[in-house]
Order: sequence, then C-alpha cells, then structure tokens
Amino acid sequence: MDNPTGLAPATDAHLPEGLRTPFATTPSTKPTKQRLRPSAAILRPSCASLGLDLSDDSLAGTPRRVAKMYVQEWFKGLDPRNRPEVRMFHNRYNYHQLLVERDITLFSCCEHHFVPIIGKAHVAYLPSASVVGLSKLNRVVQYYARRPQVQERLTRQIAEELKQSLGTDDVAVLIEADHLCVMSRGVNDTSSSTLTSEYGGQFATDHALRQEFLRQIGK
Ligand SMILES: Nc1nc2c(ncn2[C@@H]2O[C@H](COP(=O)(O)OP(=O)(O)OP(=O)(O)O)[C@@H](O)[C@H]2O)c(=O)[nH]1
Ligand SMILES: [Zn+2]
Repeated sequence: MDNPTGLAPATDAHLPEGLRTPFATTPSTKPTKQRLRPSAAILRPSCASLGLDLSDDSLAGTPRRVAKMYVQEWFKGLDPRNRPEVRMFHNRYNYHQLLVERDITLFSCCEHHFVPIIGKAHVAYLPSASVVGLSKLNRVVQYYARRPQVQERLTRQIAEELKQSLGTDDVAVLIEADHLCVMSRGVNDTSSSTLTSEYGGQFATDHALRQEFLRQIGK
C-alpha cells in the first residue's frame, strides 16, 4: 500500500525492508501530554468493558498510566529521536581481538500479546580502526527492544544497527529471553526460554571465533 508519510522511512529507513518494524503512521511530534490522550481514550472503554469501575480512585488513573508507560517507556524505541548516537573512538591501542559485552539487560514487549519479553542480550564484534563506547552497545539493544517485537526481528535489527554504526560486518548478537505470553497464558510454560542469534562477517565463516564467543557468554 502507498504510504508516502509512513513512519518507516523516518524511523527505520536505514534498515533493509524486511527488518523494519511495521509502521503505518508518522511519528507524532506533539508534546507527550497530547500524545497520551488518544492512547488513554482507547484504554478507558477496554477497562470499562471488563466491568471495572473507572470512578474507583485506584482505577481512575489506570488508562492514563498505561498510556504513559507505552509512550514514554515500553515503546520509546518507536520514536526515531531516541535512536542512540553511537560514538566511536580511534583504536590507537590496536586492540583487534574479540570484544564481548554479555548479559545486557533486555526488556521488550511481545507484539502479539503486548506482554513483556524479559531476557539478556550478548553482543560481540571485532574492532578495526575504531572502537565503540561500551554503553552504546546497551543503548542500541534498548532502542530496538523498546518496541512491540518478535525476538527474531529484534535480534537482526540490533545486529544490522551495530554493523552500520561500527562499520564492520564482524558482529555477533545472541538473545536469550522469556516470553510472558508463553509463561503466563496459553501454554503456561514457565521453564522454556528462547534463544536467537545473528552472526555477521567473520562470525559467520569462522567456526572457532563463533565458538569462542559462545564460550565467553557461557554457552
Ligand atoms: N516466532 C515468534 N513467535 C512469537 C514470539 N512471541 C510470541 N510468539 C508467538 O506468536 C504466536 C501467536 O499465535 P496465535 O495463534 O495467533 O496466538 P494465540 O492464539 O494467543 O497462541 P497461543 O500462545 O498458542 O495461545 C504464538 O505462538 C506465540 O507464542 C516471538 O518473538 N517470535
Ligand atoms: Zn506473545
């Protein structure tokens, strides 16, 4: 469908089409207060249809609280203005071995059920002329996690962003996560978890390098 003002070009234009989060509208530039109003307005009848009394002092603020949580926290990665700037430093110390940042806290949200995905991301790369500021790896993970997601897309979006920002294909991403939609409803399985990975450049071709990455993250 023709979508000349679609959010995707603004938000995920740097990603290959299949990796873009499916957007239908442009990101709102209105102040947060005004952006909360329509979301809260939708949540109010949903609560009411469950038979809840929205005049109760505990429940009265719930639609607005949930709207605020979506816009300002859970889905802040839908706003391209929150895309982190990945700062690089000259690799004057000539560090060219594997760099692994493991156990990065990951909070995301299942796009099928709007319940949390909770887990850890492990990322690695082989530095060349530049090295990345470590916290930027966490920020990239957070930016893509804070959207409605499926784990496969999340994994590949992070890998693609790192490849572009770090200027190398030698990037590995592994995510292990628990899906509340599997744990708390449906099949109600609290013991299974989901692992996804993406290996670029030398990680795709060099078995020993991949094994070293897996060893360093305890796999
Ligand atoms: N591939 C993939 N599937 C996911 C992810 N998160 C949730 N799902 C699955 O998405 C599917 C949605 O299937 P549906 O049959 O439409 O939904 P449902 O009736 O609620 O499915 P059940 O969970 O089996 O009750 C479910 O099988 C979920 O487990 C994810 O990150 N990746
Ligand atoms: Zn789900």
